[in-house]
Amino acid sequence: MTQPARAKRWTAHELLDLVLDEGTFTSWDSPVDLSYADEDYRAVLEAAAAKAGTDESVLTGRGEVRGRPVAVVVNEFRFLAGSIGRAAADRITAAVRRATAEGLPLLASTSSGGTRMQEGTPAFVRMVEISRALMDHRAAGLPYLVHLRHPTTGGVYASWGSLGHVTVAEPGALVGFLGPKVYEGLNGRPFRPGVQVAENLAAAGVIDGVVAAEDLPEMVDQALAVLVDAPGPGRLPVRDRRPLGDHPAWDSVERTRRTDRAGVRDLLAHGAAGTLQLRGTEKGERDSTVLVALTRLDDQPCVVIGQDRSRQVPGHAMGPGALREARRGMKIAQELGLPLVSVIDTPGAELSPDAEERALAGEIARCIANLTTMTVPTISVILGQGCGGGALAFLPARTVIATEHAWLSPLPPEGASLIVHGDVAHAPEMAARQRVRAVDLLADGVVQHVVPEVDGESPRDLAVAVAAEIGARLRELTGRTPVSHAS
Ligand SMILES: CC(C)(COP(=O)(O)OP(=O)(O)OC[C@H]1O[C@@H](n2cnc3c(N)ncnc32)[C@H](O)[C@@H]1OP(=O)(O)O)[C@@H](O)C(=O)NCCC(=O)NCCSC(=O)CC(=O)O
Repeated sequence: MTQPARAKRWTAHELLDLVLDEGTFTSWDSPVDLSYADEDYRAVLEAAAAKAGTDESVLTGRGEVRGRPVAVVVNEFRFLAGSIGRAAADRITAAVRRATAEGLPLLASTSSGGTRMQEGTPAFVRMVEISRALMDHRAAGLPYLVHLRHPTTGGVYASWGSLGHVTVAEPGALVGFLGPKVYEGLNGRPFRPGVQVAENLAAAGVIDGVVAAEDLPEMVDQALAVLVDAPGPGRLPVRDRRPLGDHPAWDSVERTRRTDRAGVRDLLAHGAAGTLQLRGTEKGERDSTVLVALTRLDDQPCVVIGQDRSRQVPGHAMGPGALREARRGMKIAQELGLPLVSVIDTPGAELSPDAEERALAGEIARCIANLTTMTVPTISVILGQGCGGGALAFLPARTVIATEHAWLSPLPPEGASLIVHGDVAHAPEMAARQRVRAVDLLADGVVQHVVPEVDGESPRDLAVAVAAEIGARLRELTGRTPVSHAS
């Protein structure tokens, strides 16, 4: 991988000016108490302050991003490489605690060589207190957004740089646990190039994406529109109910396998606004067959986890990593009190030795377990194919919606045919016998609402109808504008 172009190095003040609305910043920082430092070290700190134009390696305070109040913690690299000594650590912890007490979302922007070497262990162990404060902040249901600037290393990356709900890094930023020079010095050979780079970490599922500082206000605005703002009234028209047709199950199976059928991307494109996609498990796994997004579906803030049929192509089925990404979405929804919408559209989960060794069955079970124990409003939508355990993993929501031609079966009808008849020729018959159709699911109480389909309609029209139904049901579940109609 060639080194991507690197952004300019922003100072902490420049970053605050760039990200916060003009004139809204108020510092929370008290003057640094240097009494813990001996004379020599005091001189070092004073020289660092003179060079950096800041009194420590972090600035904290409150401001507004596009009119929304936020607490901010920003690293200044020019102050001893943004390293964290005792005073800086205590300043960060105090700011996090104050943000929690004031109910503010928190934005951190890092750029650091990690723990300050001049201070050693007393500074090092303070990363724990920062982390404890952040976990209390999250436990209070408050958002934490992280922006990793060039370079972010060591204990900063391994504590407050990696505990966000959403984490992005600057283009080309060096982001790594051990600094490359230190690695080379200790090991006598250079660290492999291209690894500790924002773009690589995004591709590997460690961070959500690469966002330039100039684009950070837009990203924060998008995130907070979902994580903080109230739901709106909704505007999409809910499709009128009509008696459901008695279509052959196989007809529905074939319709949902067409490439021009509406998928989760259509749902977000035509039924949602301000979608911010999260990528990866944060733990080094990325599988694009499931899409996780913060969004406003028909003006209802929610987390969407959606099985993306367009990415489930031969050779790339929905694997355990995709289900772990989905569980990350569930966790964020539960933690921040947001409704969760799960979209089912899968020809089946990955059947492979690799998937077995990476706990596919366990991940299906844990998805089911998570969904059945969530206390925020949950809606699942069977949009098209609902095949096997991979579909069941997304099913158990408070309210279940299906489109008229959606279906749910224990495995592909061809598989059922093979088991029972020893061939795939009886698949249409098996589909009919297994009560897989939306109309059957409704009669059997598996789904509560069916969105009627119109023959020949565009993916956009179906997507809008589904989004309208989700919006109406979300308003119902969140206690706004109760909607009732007989399916
Ligand atoms: C961050 C960097 C990639 C930046 O590289 P650059 O080439 O831009 O800058 P540089 O190396 O010249 O550094 C600028 C100045 O900051 C100093 N400097 C860098 N890191 C420092 C640190 N952690 N504490 C104190 N000073 C530090 C350098 O000595 C140098 O001083 P001068 O200007 O006087 O020459 C590199 O400095 C680096 O690899 N730092 C160490 C990263 C790391 O491994 N941290 C782990 C620390 S232990 C830790 O954090 C705990 C944990 O791991 O959990």
